[in-house]
Amino acid sequence: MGTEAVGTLAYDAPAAKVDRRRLIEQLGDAVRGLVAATCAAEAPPEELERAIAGTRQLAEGLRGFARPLGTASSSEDPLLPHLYPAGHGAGNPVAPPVHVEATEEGVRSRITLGRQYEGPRGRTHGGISALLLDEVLAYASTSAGRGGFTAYLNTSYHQAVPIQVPLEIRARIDAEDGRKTTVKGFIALESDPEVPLVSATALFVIPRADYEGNQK
Ligand SMILES: CCCCCCCC/C=C\CCCCCCCC(=O)SCCNC(=O)CCNC(=O)[C@H](O)C(C)(C)COP(=O)(O)OP(=O)(O)OC[C@H]1O[C@@H](n2cnc3c(N)ncnc32)[C@H](O)[C@@H]1OP(=O)(O)O
Repeated sequence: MGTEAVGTLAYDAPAAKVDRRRLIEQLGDAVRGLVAATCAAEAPPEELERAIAGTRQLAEGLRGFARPLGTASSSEDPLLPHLYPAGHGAGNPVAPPVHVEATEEGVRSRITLGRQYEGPRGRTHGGISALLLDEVLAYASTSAGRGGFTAYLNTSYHQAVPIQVPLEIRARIDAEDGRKTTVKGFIALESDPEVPLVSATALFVIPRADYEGNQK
C-alpha cells in the first residue's frame, strides 16, 4: 500500500525559510522533551530549582522576540504546514507530534504519546484522544480536497489509550454532502491496529464564502 506524507509537497520553499522552519521544529521538539521530562521528574529540590531558573531565563530570552497576537509567523508558507497549531504544529511544544500519511482508504498517523498527555495514571487524557481524532479526521477531509471546520466530534471511549506505547490513528471519509463531510476514525494500538480504543465520527463544514468566522 503506497503512502505519502500529507501536507508536504514537492515544492522548493526559499532556503532561508526552510532553515528557519527546521530550527523552529527543533526548538519545539526540545521543549516538548522538556515538558515530558518535567512531568516525569522525581528530582531533588536543588535540581528542580536549577530547572526553574534555567527555564525562566530561556523563556525571558524568547519573549523579547514575540510577534503580536493575530499576525502570521515569518515561517509560514501557503504550501507548507503551519508550525504552531495546538493540534499538530511541530514548533508548538504543547501539540502532540502528529504526522499524517495518505493511505488507499484515507489517512493514517502513528504516534507515541509522552508523559505530558497522561490523564488517569498510565492512560491518555480523554481530551487528548479527542484532539488527536479531530486532527487526523480533519486531515482526512483536507487531503480529499474538502477541509472545513469541525461542527461536531462524537467520541466513544472503549478502552484505555496507553502512554508511551506506539499508537495508530486511521480516518476515512464516510459521506460527502455539499459543504458537509462526515469522517470516521479511531485510535488503536500499533500492535493491534484493528481494535478501536477510541472511535469518532466528525462532521466538517466548509463555511459559506461570506461566513464571518472564516479566518482559516
Ligand atoms: C495541497 C494541500 C495538501 C494537504 C495539506 C493538508 C494540511 C492539513 C491542514 C489542516 C488539517 C488539520 C487542521 C486541524 C483542524 C481541526 C479542526 C478544528 O478544530 S476547527 C475549530 C473548531 N471548530 C470551529 O471553530 C467551528 C465553529 N462553528 C462554525 O464555525 C460554524 O458553525 C460552521 C462553519 C461549522 C457551520 O457554519 P455555517 O454558517 O456554514 O452553518 P450552516 O449553514 O447552518 O450549516 C451548514 C450545514 O451543516 C450542518 N451543521 C452545521 N453544524 C452542525 C452540527 N453541529 N451538527 C450537525 N449538522 C450541522 C447544517 O445543518 C447545514 O446542513 P444542511 O446544508 O442544512 O444539510
